[in-house]
This record gives sequence, C-alpha cells and structure tokens, in this order.
Amino acid sequence: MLEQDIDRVLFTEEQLQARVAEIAAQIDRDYAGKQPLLVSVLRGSFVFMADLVRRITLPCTVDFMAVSSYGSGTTSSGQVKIVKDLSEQIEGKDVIVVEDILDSGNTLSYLLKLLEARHPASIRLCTLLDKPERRTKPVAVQYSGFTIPDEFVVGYGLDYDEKYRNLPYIGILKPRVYGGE
Ligand SMILES: O=P(O)(O)OC[C@H]1O[C@H](OP(=O)(O)OP(=O)(O)O)[C@H](O)[C@@H]1O
Ligand code: HPA
Ligand SMILES: [Mg+2]
Repeated sequence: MLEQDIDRVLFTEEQLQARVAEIAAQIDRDYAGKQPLLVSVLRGSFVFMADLVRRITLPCTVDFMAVSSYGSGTTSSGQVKIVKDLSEQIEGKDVIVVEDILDSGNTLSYLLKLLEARHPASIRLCTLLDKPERRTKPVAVQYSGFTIPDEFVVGYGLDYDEKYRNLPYIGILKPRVYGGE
C-alpha cells in the first residue's frame, strides 16, 4: 500500500481543491478579455492542470511539454531533458506555465528561458508548490499554491521513482523509502 510510505499528510484533497479554485479565480480576473494558453509541464503537473483548467471559466487552450531532471532520485540531476516539446507555436500568446513544484529552480529557469525565446505576448508561472529553501536558480513566480518546507513530497501528480502520483493528497514521504534515516 502506498499509504504506508507516507509520514504525514501535508495537504488534504479538500485543501488542494480549495486552493486550486482560488488560483483559478485569480487567473480569471487577471486574464479577463484574453484567452490564455496553459502549458502543463509533464509529468508531475497533470493532476493539478486537470483540476485547474476545470475551475477556469475564461476560454483557454492547453498544451503539454514533458521534461525530466530527477531520474529516480530525490535531488535534481541538474540536467533538464526535453522529452516532448509543445505541439503549437506560442508566439504572440499569453502563456501560463503550470507546474506541480518549484524546488531547486533548475527545471523552470531552463524552461522559461526556452519559452521566452519563442516570443510569447506574455509568460507567467503557476506552481502548486514552492520549496524556496532549496532554490539554487532564481525563478519569478506569479501564482503559487502553497509554500512548503524542505521535505520530499509525493502525491497529486508528484512522484518518487515514478510512484505515488495517484495519491489524491500531498504527503511527506518516509525517508526510509529513499534510503534516508
Ligand atoms: O525546481 P526543480 O529542482 O527543477 O524541481 C522541479 C521539477 O522536478 C519535477 O519534475 P521531474 O524531473 O521529477 O519530472 P516529472 O514531472 O516527470 O516527475 C517537478 O515536476 C518539476 O518539474
Ligand atoms: O519534493 C518533491 N517531490 C517530488 N518531485 C519533486 N521534484 C522536485 N521536488 C520534488
Ligand atoms: Mg519527478
């Protein structure tokens, strides 16, 4: 059972849904009269993205990009691999990059630079979780769900070694699972 590997629940399903609704309402207000393109950074953000778009009432479009930098560990390898690029051009569009977590900043500093070079009309970052204590690369974030302590979290899309993404809540993984104390 996945549950046995969880030390404690950080955010319940209800807390996540309530915060997602608040972020969607903020996006609705900020992009009134526009049609934002939401870019989900796979794989981690798929659950957040699916909940977020269903709470946004503006017309919006979606696209997906897959990147990977963690492999099977709990720290970033520093190498960001583009596994799948966007399907559409973003030039002149109002882009919102949707992420599950901003940790070292490696993935997003790389990705935002790459997307900015394609000349969108605007680009903003929406991350469900922010772990600022671990930041090594500065990243500006406009929409952030929760600030979390320096613990490895899983669930609601977030994995450890590709597992736990299907937990409906976000929990702290027991360190023994990844060979910690
Ligand atoms: O700020 P950073 O230290 O770069 O960490 C954040 C990134 O790491 C995770 O992705 P991962 O590489 O594990 O791929 P995944 O989404 O497929 O799990 C997460 O989904 C973010 O994209
Ligand atoms: O705490 C985390 N959990 C899962 N994936 C991650 N990628 C960066 N930080 C994390
Ligand atoms: Mg991962």
